[in-house]
Amino acid sequence: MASLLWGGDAGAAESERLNSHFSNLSHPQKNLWGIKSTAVRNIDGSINNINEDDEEDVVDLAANSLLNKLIHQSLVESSHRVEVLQKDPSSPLYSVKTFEELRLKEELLKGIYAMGFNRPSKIQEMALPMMLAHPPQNLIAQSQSGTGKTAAFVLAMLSRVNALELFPQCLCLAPTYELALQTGRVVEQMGKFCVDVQVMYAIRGNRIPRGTDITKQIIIGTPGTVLDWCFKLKLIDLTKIRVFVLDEADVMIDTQGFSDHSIRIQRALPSECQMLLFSATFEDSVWHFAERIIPDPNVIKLRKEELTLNNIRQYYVLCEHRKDKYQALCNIYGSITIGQAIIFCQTRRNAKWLTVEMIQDGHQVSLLSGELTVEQRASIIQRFRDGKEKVLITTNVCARGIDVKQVTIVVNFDLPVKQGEEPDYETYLHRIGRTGRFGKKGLAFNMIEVDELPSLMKIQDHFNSSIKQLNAEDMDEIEKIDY
Ligand SMILES: Nc1ncnc2c1ncn2[C@@H]1O[C@H](COP(=O)(O)OP(=O)(O)OP(=O)(O)O)[C@@H](O)[C@H]1O
Repeated sequence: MASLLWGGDAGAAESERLNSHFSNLSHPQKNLWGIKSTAVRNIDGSINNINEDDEEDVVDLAANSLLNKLIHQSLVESSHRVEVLQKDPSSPLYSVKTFEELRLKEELLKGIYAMGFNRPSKIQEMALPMMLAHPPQNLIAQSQSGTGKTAAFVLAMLSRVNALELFPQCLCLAPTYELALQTGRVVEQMGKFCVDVQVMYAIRGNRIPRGTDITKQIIIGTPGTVLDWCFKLKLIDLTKIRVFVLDEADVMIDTQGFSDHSIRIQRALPSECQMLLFSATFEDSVWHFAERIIPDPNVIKLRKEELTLNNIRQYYVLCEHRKDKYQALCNIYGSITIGQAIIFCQTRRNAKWLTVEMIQDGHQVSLLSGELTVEQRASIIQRFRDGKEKVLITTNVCARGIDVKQVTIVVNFDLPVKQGEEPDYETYLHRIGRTGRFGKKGLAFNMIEVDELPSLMKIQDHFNSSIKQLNAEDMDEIEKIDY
């Protein structure tokens, strides 16, 4: 399996996007953490000084998706049943328990086993028979990150490709070029033994002269560039596409212009082309988009594990100021044996300050904030998972989707609030909640100043769960916490 990789300069429009992902190569000017001004290198090499420490980290959907991909090295299990809605309810619905049952090409089966997959994941059990059926069926599938969607559609693309025909046959749209590359890697891994199948990336910067005869069978790209390749440069003949995949639909609709681009591409596909859409979440907006773009779909959904506060004992400590919060944290830290803890701060400035304080006091701490590249974030999370650091200090950039099972203590160094000081209930739940299924006990400490007390009380009422006050100077009381 070979691939033509992206090389060359980024175009002007895309360089903004590239900037947003790579500009995170930040170079603090004085020391590692405690500074105001951060020098950020742009893609063109110029340096910007920015002052963003007081800002909250914005959760970027595409970056989060990429992070999830990087940190999921195995399947995320679910205790829910897969819900299936068939376009033709009278046709038999079957699921498979083994990959052999799918009657795949030998070299594809070898590729799957070489990736260490023994049997289909929950969503794959239902989705693969539909995706590989003859005649091809369209599918909309929703399940959380890490449940095996990418592997499923890659398998569908590889199984439908005719390696002897040297033109684009499968087209996959992804919201960013990094996500496109990740999918491409899965194609390369799974297609390792399909030696004549090749993948090519339609992403800005990969400049192919007009009228070039593309011989690769699988094209993965971002909607804008794919649109150009199809209509302006005439590189892809959409009438010959057999499988069209729209991945990360929720991120796609969040990016301006991408839904329209995708729809324009889809409209030019032949009616017999198989159309597949995947999304990790399924709000109404995603659903409307999915219905517009996928004709006569089968629908598969796998519900996410619900987060609950039931197994979490929650405390709050009333503090006067930041230093006081830190002292309280130290007292707690010194009194109970903490395995691993995550501490959430609302701004980068607070997170940096706390990191410096803790390092100076000799703790093994790492800092995860939005100014790091996604790759750097993934590596910090991995180190933390491996137990190399005991404490992870972070901003909201890490509030969702990052599941470190061995963490049993979460500290809200700052309460999550929305603009206008309204508590951010959802973020609170994501920070400290656990899935009922894993049900491990946990402890949560909220360090609050007096003016935050009303917000805390609202949180308590909202979840109908008690948050007890703790006197952080009373070591005996802290030691009594059963943990
Ligand atoms: N049948 C399987 N058996 C074992 N591992 C699997 C199987 N299918 C996928 N995986 C692995 O599980 C992880 C998540 O799979 P995959 O990336 O396909 O999920 P996803 O739902 O597309 O999530 P994301 O959108 O975050 O990539 C990957 O490391 C993948 O290699």
